[in-house]
Amino acid sequence: MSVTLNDEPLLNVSGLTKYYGGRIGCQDVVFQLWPGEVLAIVGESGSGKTTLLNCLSTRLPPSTGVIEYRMRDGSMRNLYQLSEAERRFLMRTDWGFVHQHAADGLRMTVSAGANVGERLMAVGDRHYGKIRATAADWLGRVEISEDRIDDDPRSFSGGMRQRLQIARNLVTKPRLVFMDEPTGGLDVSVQARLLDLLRQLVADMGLAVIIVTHDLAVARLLSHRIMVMKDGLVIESGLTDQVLDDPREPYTQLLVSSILQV
Ligand SMILES: Nc1ncnc2c1ncn2[C@@H]1O[C@H](COP(=O)(O)OP(=O)(O)OP(=O)(O)O)[C@@H](O)[C@H]1O
Repeated sequence: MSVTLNDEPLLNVSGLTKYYGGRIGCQDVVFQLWPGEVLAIVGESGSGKTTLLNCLSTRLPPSTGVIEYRMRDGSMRNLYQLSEAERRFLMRTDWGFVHQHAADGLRMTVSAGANVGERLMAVGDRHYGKIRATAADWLGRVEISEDRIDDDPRSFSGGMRQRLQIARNLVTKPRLVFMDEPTGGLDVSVQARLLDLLRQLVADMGLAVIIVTHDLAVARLLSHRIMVMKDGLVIESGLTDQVLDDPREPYTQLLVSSILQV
């Protein structure tokens, strides 16, 4: 997989640490993310993946450390020094967050079209006809038949709900999308189709993505770079193919050999 690197990072993370009381969530995480780059965070349950993702996406304030983000105007801003209005604006426009459980990222009692259209209204679109047409177009892009536009997601299958959540997140053309086990809990055949779709959309739109997964096959398919976590620490990182084909750390070797027969 190739990635076009701009010469400025999108995200600059240094010394990121989160404690829960005396327990370590994640510790001293350092990395940069470039525009259009897909980074997978992998590791066993309890290794700190979700903690890190939540800190990065401003859902969970870190104990120490700095996360800087390159805003659309080019300025580099410390995420935890943004005003609440700035942070919300970022989350509604420039960022997406795809939850493992679609119900956490969708409004289950409003129509599929409204789920997508709502994000457009949040960025200032007011023209009903245009919003509906864009929503219909996005339903098509995530392979949901247009005649389901007025149905609410409660009547959708798990895979359809997840695709709708993706449409809702991508309709505003974000620059950075966080994903938390986006294919978790789905049937294997549904997972494969969803992964394929995600890979295409991410490449077409040139999205930067930070994806948490315990599934190395997902990381292999989607990501350019990978960070392996254990007990809250990043113990190995590098290009995905390099790390998975030739893991340096015994722990990564074990993960590769036990979780995924590559
Ligand atoms: N709200 C919390 N309060 C206290 N400890 C927590 C809390 N959330 C996570 N932890 C602890 O922080 C560590 C990292 O947990 P985290 O959920 O980030 O791991 P994970 O890799 O995402 O696991 P999983 O794949 O099971 O979601 C674990 O030791 C966990 O018990």
